[in-house]
Amino acid sequence: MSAGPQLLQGELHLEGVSLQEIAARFGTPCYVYSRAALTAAFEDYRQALTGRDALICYAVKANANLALLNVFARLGAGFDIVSGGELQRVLAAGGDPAKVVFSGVGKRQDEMRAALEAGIHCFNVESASELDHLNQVAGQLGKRAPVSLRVNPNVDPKTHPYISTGLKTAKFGVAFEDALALYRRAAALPHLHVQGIDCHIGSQLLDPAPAAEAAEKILGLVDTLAREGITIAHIDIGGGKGIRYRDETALSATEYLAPTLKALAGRKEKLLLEPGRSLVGNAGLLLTRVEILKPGSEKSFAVVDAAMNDLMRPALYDAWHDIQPVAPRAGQAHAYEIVGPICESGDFLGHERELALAEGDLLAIMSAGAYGMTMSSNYNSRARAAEVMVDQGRMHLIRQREDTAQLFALESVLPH
Ligand SMILES: Cc1ncc(COP(=O)(O)O)c(C=O)c1O
Ligand SMILES: N[C@@H](CCCC[NH3+])C(=O)O
Repeated sequence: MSAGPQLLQGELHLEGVSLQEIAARFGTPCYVYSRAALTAAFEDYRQALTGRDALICYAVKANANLALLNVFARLGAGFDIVSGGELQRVLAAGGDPAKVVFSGVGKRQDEMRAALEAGIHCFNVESASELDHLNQVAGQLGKRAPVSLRVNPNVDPKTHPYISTGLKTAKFGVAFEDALALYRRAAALPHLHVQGIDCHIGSQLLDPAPAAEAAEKILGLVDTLAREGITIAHIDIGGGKGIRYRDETALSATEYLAPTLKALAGRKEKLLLEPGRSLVGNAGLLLTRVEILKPGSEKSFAVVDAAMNDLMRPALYDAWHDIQPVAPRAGQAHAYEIVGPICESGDFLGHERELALAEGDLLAIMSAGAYGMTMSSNYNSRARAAEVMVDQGRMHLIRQREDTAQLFALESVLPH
């Protein structure tokens, strides 16, 4: 079975399940994910890593729904987390804490404590101060914290500047030139245990060369550390592999990782990866309904019931998501601005899309499985969308649509 949506009897279906039926049952806007597509993406990585001692740590920030985390946990995945909240999600979804790595530039001490108590695999430390904080917290608990340093190899990942993270100017990680001194410091601290090395140079990477270049630089550092008696047990090469949104040529994991694995050939260290987008991005779509058609002499608008609060990638990065009618209709196509109802000119989901539309039509906003729901908000007091997963011809509600009472349930007015 194909992992992506398919037209059956003139209507889009996902894993054989009708998107019209999902909308009729759960309403719109609604995120819909395919378990088969999630599994296929994970297996693509597993195949690329055949014969290697490797751990795929899914980057939870891409999509943190419990059902999705549980699908990956059942496949044996580890997890890359960036907050105490993500740790709790992974544990609630049945993830193994011993396969968790904790990234992020601003870990709080209570988050460090929770992760140490859970027994995670490693902290990806991003500053000198963090080494000291972690040493202190681990000492209080009578533990030794496993650490990697996230090193910036200063390689240009050739992607959108907002999602480029491994340059010298980034807030992330430590400068390559400072890494040796910081490793010496980590090795000397009594409550830390140097475990690995980490890097993550950016996201939506379509060219495999920068990742391989980063790996080579990291290996040089690993060898220098070994000469100093600092043993690195694992090399974490981060995430970043790009997907197809429009007309990009997205490589398979085998193709994307080939130059990196070549650079790592013959190495004894365990390999860790932190893919996010490439595991979930193409496995999900956002279903939305056309509320209002607003023709104009300059521009024609299709106002839909999803908005930038549901999917902010277009507003934030000017990102392209393909938009397909769920039941394509015959008739004259027009160039529509596909916009949401939010009071921001930047509230768009697509510009100049040639579509034949009528009010009430359903649209599927494609490749929305990654950084869609996780970046959603309640802006304009809009309740967050429902989430559904299809599996073997059945639909499962995996997150209820928020109701309006939930929007202000945590708020209170001043006393009289
Ligand atoms: C530290 C870290 N690891 C992994 C990822 C996942 O990246 P991607 O979704 O591009 O695979 C990110 C996000 O860019 C990240 O910041
Ligand atoms: N949120 C971004 C990616 C950022 C990656 C997080 N480190 C996106 O939608 O493309």
